[in-house]
Amino acid sequence: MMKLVVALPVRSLEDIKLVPTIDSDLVELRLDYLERPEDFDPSLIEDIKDRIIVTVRDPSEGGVKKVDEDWKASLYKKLHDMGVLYDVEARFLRKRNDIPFKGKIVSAHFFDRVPSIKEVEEIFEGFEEAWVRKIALTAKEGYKELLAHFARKGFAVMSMGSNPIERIAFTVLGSELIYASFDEGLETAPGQMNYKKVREILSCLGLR
Ligand SMILES: O=C1C[C@@](O)(C(=O)O)C[C@@H](O)[C@@H]1O
Repeated sequence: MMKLVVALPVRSLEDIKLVPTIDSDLVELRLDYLERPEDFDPSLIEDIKDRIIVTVRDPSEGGVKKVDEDWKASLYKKLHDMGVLYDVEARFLRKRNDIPFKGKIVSAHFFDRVPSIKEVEEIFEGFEEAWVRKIALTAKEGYKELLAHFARKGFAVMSMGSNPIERIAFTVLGSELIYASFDEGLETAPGQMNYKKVREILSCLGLR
């Protein structure tokens, strides 16, 4: 069942208190927006852990703050032990063999080019036990065909920089997740639509 995800740039630990006010299926906490992501304490999300996705995005894939990779790995292991959903890059998993990914989101982001189907298949090889495999792709020549191919395979797919309405279309094509913004100016990637607008359109389509 497709899920609406609000991507929240966490600029202060106080922002985490917004989660209960957001009417979506999931809220992604983008911890890489914190001045010091290492200040994050997992106990802060104990009461909301069933509604969130924790993401510490690497700057090479659109993240803001660079963090120590051992710290990131240890955080994800702690979250795994807590039963918290997180989003980890396939490339980061490939570099390490100590981060559980079964039942989690494994992602790949392309901001400057459209990869081949073969390249994407190789990136995700071995991560079939993820809850969702996710591709975010810049809207350059060939992006629609590639995203449609993987949407039909059960991936979550999204185009970055094209008309935000396309994300609705990819949901209809089978994308497992649709990412939206919390508010204007708080987008965590180009091409996000405000989540209230997405919710309205999806309900018109009978998808929510
Ligand atoms: O990977 C994704 C998808 C995304 O990049 C998007 O295009 O909406 C937004 C990110 O916050 C999230 O981690």
